[in-house]
Amino acid sequence: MSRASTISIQNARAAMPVLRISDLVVSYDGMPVVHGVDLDVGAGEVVALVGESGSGKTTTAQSVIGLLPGNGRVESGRIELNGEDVSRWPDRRFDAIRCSVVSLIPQDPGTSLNPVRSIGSQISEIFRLHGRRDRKGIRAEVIALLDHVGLSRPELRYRQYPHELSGGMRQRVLIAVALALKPALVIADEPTSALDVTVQKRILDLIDELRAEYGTSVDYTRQLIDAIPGQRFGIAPQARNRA
Ligand SMILES: Nc1ncnc2c1ncn2[C@@H]1O[C@H](COP(=O)(O)OP(=O)(O)OP(=O)(O)O)[C@@H](O)[C@H]1O
Repeated sequence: MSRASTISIQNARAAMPVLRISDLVVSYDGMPVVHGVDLDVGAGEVVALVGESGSGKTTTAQSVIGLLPGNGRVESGRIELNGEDVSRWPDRRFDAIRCSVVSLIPQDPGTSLNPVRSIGSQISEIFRLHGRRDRKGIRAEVIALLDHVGLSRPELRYRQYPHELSGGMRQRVLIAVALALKPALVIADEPTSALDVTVQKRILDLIDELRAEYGTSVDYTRQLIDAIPGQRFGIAPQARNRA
């Protein structure tokens, strides 16, 4: 593992990984904050990235999906998605693979949706950005997707705006966004930390059910403290010991 980072990785090297990170160093304004991370995620596998606050979990995730802030830079190492090294790709090049190969379920459903666009139009756009043109077909698929992530009355949800949904419902919408194009890898960046505890388990169960159904790999990031009771994340033994 890394020299200074406190991120913990649970898994062994996979034979045919969907994601392979090797000796990754990422900096902000020239200051390294991720120090040599190695990580594999195999097809259909769930991997937890565990570490203290500020240890670089989100930065690692952002590097994989090409969403590092402007002052962030991959200094060295490799990030291979389905065998292709994307670590030096400019952000624009990621547009072709975001959602279709790798997608992100963000931390805060409150700020991750556009408040002035309906739920239906936000999800439909993903299909359009990836070349689909049949409006009716897209609409039907989006409604089926909303139903699939457990939202009641999906036709109504299609027309509604984010402020008309609860936090848990908005997170289900973001899961629908992340899974719309059946990507090989979904990165879930503390996907339940902004939700109240009664909703958290239902959302985690939903992600796991959909992972099993779609055969998608999931890479969770999780704060060490949150992960203590979280055997379901497959916490690395050393992380449990430290906890
Ligand atoms: N845009 C930025 N500019 C400068 N430094 C940043 C920026 N974003 C993050 N950092 C710094 O990079 C380090 C890693 O942050 P990161 O958000 O990746 O950690 P994390 O492990 O995801 O933390 P948390 O669990 O609290 O979300 C921290 O020291 C943070 O202050």
